[in-house]
Amino acid sequence: MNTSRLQLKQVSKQYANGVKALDAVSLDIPNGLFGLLGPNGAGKSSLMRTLATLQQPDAGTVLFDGLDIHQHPQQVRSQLGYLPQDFGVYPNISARELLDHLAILKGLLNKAERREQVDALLQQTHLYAVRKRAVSTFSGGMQQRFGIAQALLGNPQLIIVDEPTAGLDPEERNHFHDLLSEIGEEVVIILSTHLVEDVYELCPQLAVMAAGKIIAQGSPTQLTAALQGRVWSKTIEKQTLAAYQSAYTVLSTRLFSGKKQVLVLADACPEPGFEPFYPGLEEVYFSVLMETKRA
Ligand SMILES: Nc1ncnc2c1ncn2[C@@H]1O[C@H](COP(=O)(O)OP(=O)(O)OP(=O)(O)O)[C@@H](O)[C@H]1O
Repeated sequence: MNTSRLQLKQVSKQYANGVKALDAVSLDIPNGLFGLLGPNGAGKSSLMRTLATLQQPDAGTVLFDGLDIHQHPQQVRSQLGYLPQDFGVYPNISARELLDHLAILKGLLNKAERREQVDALLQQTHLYAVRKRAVSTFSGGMQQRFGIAQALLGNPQLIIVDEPTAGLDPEERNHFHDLLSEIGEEVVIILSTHLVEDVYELCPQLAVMAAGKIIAQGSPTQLTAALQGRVWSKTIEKQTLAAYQSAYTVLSTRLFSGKKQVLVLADACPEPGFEPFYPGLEEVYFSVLMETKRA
């Protein structure tokens, strides 16, 4: 059930300016939603473009269902749906016409079948009622749903969605999450994001990326379990924060009724007054990023 369909083996990419965007990335990705989490500049878009066969790695291989995607890009593209990070320029034509046009580009040449699929996707993405409106007049959330509709044309087996919720308000983000979770479990969906909530709510498996490397991977439960017993919380006066920051590895701070709650990473209770804190994915994310920076 959990067999890997997409295998990345030691994938590396260095740009002409010397930036090593991908540094020996290896991942095994099964069907379902897979989250790729990382801060800006981590290399997520570089990895997404590589998986979408838009750029070649300098080294390493990517296999989808056993096929080397860079040796057989056409075969992979016919099974691929891609929503890039900057899918932002829309001509002034209606959603239905634009989707129909993109469907032709994707090789859906039979007019009746194409119309059927276009309308079904407009329904699925809750855009059917506005199908005659120009996509350029859509809200950010509607445009991203349109982006998913175009990525789903041709029933792809591999769907790549790069930072789809950036700039969406919480309601639009929820709506978009629902849509992603309804796509189905028999395809691979890779969701790249810098938002822990996106991954936490949606992805049974995830990897964290920083400076071109995979620095953690597993299920949210596995990753949080590994941090169990190492996160400590204390409510302190705001003015003492700097002292805590220099004495301990502070994972995060929150304002709490005018006081600060600090979360500290430590193998044992750092000092009296600290309480054990049950870590979530956010603490996992901050702790692996910190441990990577210190390494
Ligand atoms: N075409 C390019 N030429 C040179 N450097 C690049 C190119 N594309 C990306 N980079 C650099 O590679 C690194 C990784 O960028 P990438 O866009 O893949 O990261 P990211 O995790 O998607 O971040 P963001 O969310 O900010 O896009 C960054 O340092 C970026 O400046």
